[in-house]
Amino acid sequence: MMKRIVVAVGVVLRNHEVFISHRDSSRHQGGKWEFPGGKVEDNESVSDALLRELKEEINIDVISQQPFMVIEFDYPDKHVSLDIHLVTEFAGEPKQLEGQEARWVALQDLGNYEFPEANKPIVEKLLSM
Ligand SMILES: Nc1nc2c([nH]c(=O)n2[C@@H]2O[C@H](COP(=O)(O)OP(=O)(O)OP(=O)(O)O)[C@@H](O)[C@H]2O)c(=O)[nH]1
Ligand SMILES: [Mg+2]
Repeated sequence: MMKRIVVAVGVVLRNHEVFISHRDSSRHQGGKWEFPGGKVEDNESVSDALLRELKEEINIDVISQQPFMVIEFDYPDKHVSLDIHLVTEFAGEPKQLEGQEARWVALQDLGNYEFPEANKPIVEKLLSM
């Protein structure tokens, strides 16, 4: 059976900009840009996973977040369920802690970045805001 994973994803917003990271080419869907986040562990809620992953990956403490959309997507090797949240208030300055390149990007420029295929509807919805 194909692997199925639930992923908590954060769209970190400030002044019409969003914080994105470059995925190492060694990783699944590598070489593309991504929103910070990661797998929801057993016995963990999606919002707990979101808080944990954003602390681990970009060193922020989430203060407020709202559900944005859920995307089910089949990659050839795995099925992902992306549970995406808008992070509109946070403490600390986002900084990539895993050595990847990261940057703030204006929402209207998101179309210039290559994201994993599953992210298409996220980028479209953000561009329409
Ligand atoms: N973080 C993140 N993952 C995404 C995005 N889009 C997308 O398809 N994914 C997929 O979601 C899956 C899980 O994300 P992840 O690799 O960040 O998981 P993780 O932080 O727990 O890391 P790990 O793989 O080292 O355990 C990957 O297969 C990745 O390809 C995105 O925008 N952000
Ligand atoms: Mg991750």
